[in-house]
Amino acid sequence: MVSAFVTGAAGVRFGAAPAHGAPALSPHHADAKISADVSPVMAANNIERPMIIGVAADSGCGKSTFLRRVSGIFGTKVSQGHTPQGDFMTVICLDDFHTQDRKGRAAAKVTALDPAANNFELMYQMCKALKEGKSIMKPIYNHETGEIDPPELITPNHVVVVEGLHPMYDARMKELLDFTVYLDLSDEVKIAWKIQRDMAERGHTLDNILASIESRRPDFEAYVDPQKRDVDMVMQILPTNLIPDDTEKKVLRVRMLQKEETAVDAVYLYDEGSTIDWVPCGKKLTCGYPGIKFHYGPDTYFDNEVSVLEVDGNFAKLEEMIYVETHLNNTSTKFYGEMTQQLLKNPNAPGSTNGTGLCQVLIALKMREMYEKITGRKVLPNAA
Ligand SMILES: Nc1ncnc2c1ncn2[C@@H]1O[C@H](COP(=O)(O)OP(=O)(O)OP(=O)(O)O)[C@@H](O)[C@H]1O
Ligand SMILES: O=C(CO)[C@H](O)[C@H](O)COP(=O)(O)O
Repeated sequence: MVSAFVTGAAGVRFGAAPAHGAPALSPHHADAKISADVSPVMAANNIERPMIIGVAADSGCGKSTFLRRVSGIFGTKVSQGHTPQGDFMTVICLDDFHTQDRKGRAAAKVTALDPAANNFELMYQMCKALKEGKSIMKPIYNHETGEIDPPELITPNHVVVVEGLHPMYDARMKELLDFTVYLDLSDEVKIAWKIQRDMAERGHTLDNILASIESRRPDFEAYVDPQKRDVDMVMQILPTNLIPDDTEKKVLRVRMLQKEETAVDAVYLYDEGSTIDWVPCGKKLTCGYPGIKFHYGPDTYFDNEVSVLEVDGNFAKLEEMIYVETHLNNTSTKFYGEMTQQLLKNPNAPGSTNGTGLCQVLIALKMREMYEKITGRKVLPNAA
């Protein structure tokens, strides 16, 4: 049940044009609403305090793939509608806050990455409302038609993930977020993933894809990429160092950076704070070509002290990940083998056999630990 909705909470007119002087907003932004009262869903679902997580990356960098892994760890089944809403977790795509449809952006010559093409006021008001336990009627950006559709109802949830191009761009938005993650793909890997998806699933030509990446680059570098400088965790996905002049970009080197200041302890290999290179291939870990190499150690990332866990190469047998798990500490698992079990649950998910899958699981486990810290509640391990 939805109680009274108000438009323009805190005196904000959602339909007003953004300060940057970009063209007028879609009328559907003026239709956006925030409930005046705390939603009855809060009591009905025993939600004490919604946790808001921000996941930022460029388009096609694996946000949805990663968040499917997070849903698995939180043991939430999510609906298949525009916005995945589950019994525990909701995933809001921030593209829904684009101010104009595709044609409008083309006419105004702005990319979707330009802050002027996004309604940060509405984004902030709506995330704040969800954190306060209020329901919202949020606009929808329809990627199939390129149009902005009428608003949909989103109710608060135990965990609300906001994913997209700019979750941490706006200072007030960033302040609302309880945990922040940035997926940082090198150009080579980004191009390889985008080509594979956009040609297979979206009917784009190779030239199209390369032109789109180039045209987005200045705004990506100006507005999206800088968000990585101060987040709780970064997953860097790079070409392997194990194959000289690798052209296929199928073997990946993945670095998980965890800010030391974060409320949850950093994962470490063997000995906390040491610098360690580990080549585990041998009797306990089967390695095909080109092998596997781990690195762990402290580092500085922009202004933050971080610890880095790096995995280069592919795992041949997922069940042997228990050997790797034995040597990792502070993983936030609830029982010995949980990390391996999570990997085995989705053996065919993209990245399962390399560092991306491993780091997806480790970051998701940190999110769960953060949820438990914030709420004082326990989440049962999801063995399903
Ligand atoms: N770890 C991975 N290893 C290999 N391929 C991957 C990995 N993660 C994602 N991909 C592939 O990259 C493509 C983009 O992934 P995904 O849809 O998750 O990205 P996204 O950031 O949600 O994209 P968008 O914002 O454009 O919707 C997909 O084809 C997916 O299969
Ligand atoms: O960056 C993007 C997604 O994160 C999209 O490019 C943006 O949402 C605009 O959509 P479209 O390209 O379908 O017009």
